[in-house]
Amino acid sequence: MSYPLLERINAPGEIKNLPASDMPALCEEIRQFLIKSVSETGGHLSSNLGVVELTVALHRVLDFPQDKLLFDVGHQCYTHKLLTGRREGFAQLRRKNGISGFPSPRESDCDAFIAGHGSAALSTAIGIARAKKLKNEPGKVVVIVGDGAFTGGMVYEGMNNVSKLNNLIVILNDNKMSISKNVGQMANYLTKLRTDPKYSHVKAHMETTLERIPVAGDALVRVLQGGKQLIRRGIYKSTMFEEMGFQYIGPIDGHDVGMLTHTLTNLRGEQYAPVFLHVVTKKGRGLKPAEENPGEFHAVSSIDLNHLTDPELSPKDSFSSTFGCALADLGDDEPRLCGITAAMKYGTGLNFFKHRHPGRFFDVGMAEEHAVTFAAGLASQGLLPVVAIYSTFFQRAYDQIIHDVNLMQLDVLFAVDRAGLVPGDGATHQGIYDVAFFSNVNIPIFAPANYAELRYWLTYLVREAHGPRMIRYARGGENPALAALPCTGARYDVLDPVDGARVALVSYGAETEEIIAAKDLLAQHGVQADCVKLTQLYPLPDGVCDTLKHYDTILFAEDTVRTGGIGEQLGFAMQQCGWQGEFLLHAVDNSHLLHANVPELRKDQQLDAAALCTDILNALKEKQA
Ligand SMILES: Cc1ncc(C[n+]2csc(CCOP(=O)(O)OP(=O)(O)O)c2C)c(N)n1
Ligand SMILES: CC(=O)[C@@H](O)[C@H](O)COP(=O)(O)O
Ligand SMILES: [Mg+2]
Repeated sequence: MSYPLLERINAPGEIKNLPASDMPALCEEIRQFLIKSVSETGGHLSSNLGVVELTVALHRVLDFPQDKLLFDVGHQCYTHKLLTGRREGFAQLRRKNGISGFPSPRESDCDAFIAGHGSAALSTAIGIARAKKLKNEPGKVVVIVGDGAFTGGMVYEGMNNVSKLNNLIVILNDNKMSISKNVGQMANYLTKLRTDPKYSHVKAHMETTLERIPVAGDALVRVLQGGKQLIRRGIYKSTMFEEMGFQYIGPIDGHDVGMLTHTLTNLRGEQYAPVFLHVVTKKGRGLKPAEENPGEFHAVSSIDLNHLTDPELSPKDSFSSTFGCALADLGDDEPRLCGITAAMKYGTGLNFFKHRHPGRFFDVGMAEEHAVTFAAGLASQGLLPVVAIYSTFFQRAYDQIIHDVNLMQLDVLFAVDRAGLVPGDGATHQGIYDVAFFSNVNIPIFAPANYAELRYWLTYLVREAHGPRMIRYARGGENPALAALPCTGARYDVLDPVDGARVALVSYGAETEEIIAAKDLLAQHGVQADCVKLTQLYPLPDGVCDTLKHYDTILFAEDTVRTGGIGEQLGFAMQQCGWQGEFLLHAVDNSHLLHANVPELRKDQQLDAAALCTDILNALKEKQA
């Protein structure tokens, strides 16, 4: 496939060398490039297809790096990367030596800030805009925020602080979708703005009328501009954005690249207030199955475009779907059980719970803080809420876990999905901190290593446990070696103990796969080792130190951070019980976390079987020396 126009753009600004008449064709080329490339490498697809014209128009108008362009969440930045000289990098998208799937200042000075977690970009943009003002720097700060991201609380904190920043342009990319259909009162409000004929018709008429008033002379211009705004405000109800000090413009067609360019060219001029541009787009535009089912094409692994399976007919084999189905079963005879998601019902598998218990399912939008405290409210009235959120997004709700759930020891079950190392999304999405922050507030933690253990321990945590408790599991499916392990119901297991073994390899969850492989590698070197798999992580299970005391060398491996991790806690406990052996700890060094597949990330982090084996062999060699 050739992209004659796109191939003429190999550096920031080169898009401006093309005539305006080429822009629709350029957008089509970009769209075809994205469909082909992302279907091969995997990545975010429907969100990127929805912002092609908007991003092209922005690049026609803005001057990088003086002007700043930010993306909320950042998963829709692919066109921006294509137009800033990174087309070649797409062959290695989200891979170790390729480009990130999110904005990355390390890749280009046209990427103003990192992104990954939603609802934060407006705050960043306000900070940058304020800094420009303080430094008397020219240039605009433009931030694209999706309607899904607009369900997150930080956006309102930012709007509350926007004051008179007239160098700021906020672009609401309104496509009615979060990952699945957008939810809540904000979504309803935006629907009204999009569809209220009184508003949009009057607005269009008044804009035309007001623009016709002839103006001349500087002072008169300012008076009339102010007058126009007063008339606008008087004649039709202002939006909440105008009430917060923005000039609201829209809703406008987010796929009309000419009109977008014209509008943005005008907005790039001196403004009397921050601008709020409401753009309406179609998520998945240009790929029919993605237009019809944008949620299914939000984040894709490599896909065969000629044989797209019906998303409804292909429930995924994963920890998430196992969790969702098991919770739905538990909900049949536990009427107190409620399922809560923060805009990720499919990602967490709660769609299965919703299907069975729609009245006890809650999607609160991209609002993890609210999700946790909402759960606390439910629990305070005797219900049993299960909050299912990715590990990385639970970071948002750390205070709510402590302040609103833990202090009152409320009956809340935290289901931490995408726990451990996560492929593809890179540094912003790794599930490596939850063990530290849940254990340091004394919340019990369970880490099933396969589906059978997930079902067993989820049942225990729903039916028998009380107070705050947490269960965590990895992205994707169970590893075959771990699927073969029997579910003993024990809180830790010594797997196939070997008589006389003096080395213990200890781990939990998905990382257990590596210590099992390391045991085989050690046996090839004549070293017998036992594998000890923890299922209850916190508090450490009774008896585990007594069991481990019989070994001379213990290696602990976990795909979470070292400080505050279980390895650190176990090492201290072994010291406390008087054990004199050697304790080796392999954990995540979060100073270098790239976008890569799990095997690569584990290798990078010395968490793969070979690294564990080498560490033991070296330790034994030193002992013998
Ligand atoms: C704090 C946080 N919660 C959840 C997510 C997962 N997530 C990524 S994109 C997305 C939906 C974004 O919707 P929107 O902002 O409307 O962008 P669109 O995909 O529609 O362009 C969600 C929930 C996230 N990145 N950050
Ligand atoms: C951008 C974002 O935060 C989500 O789209 C995330 O990438 C989804 O992750 P999974 O693919 O693991 O559901
Ligand atoms: Mg959206």
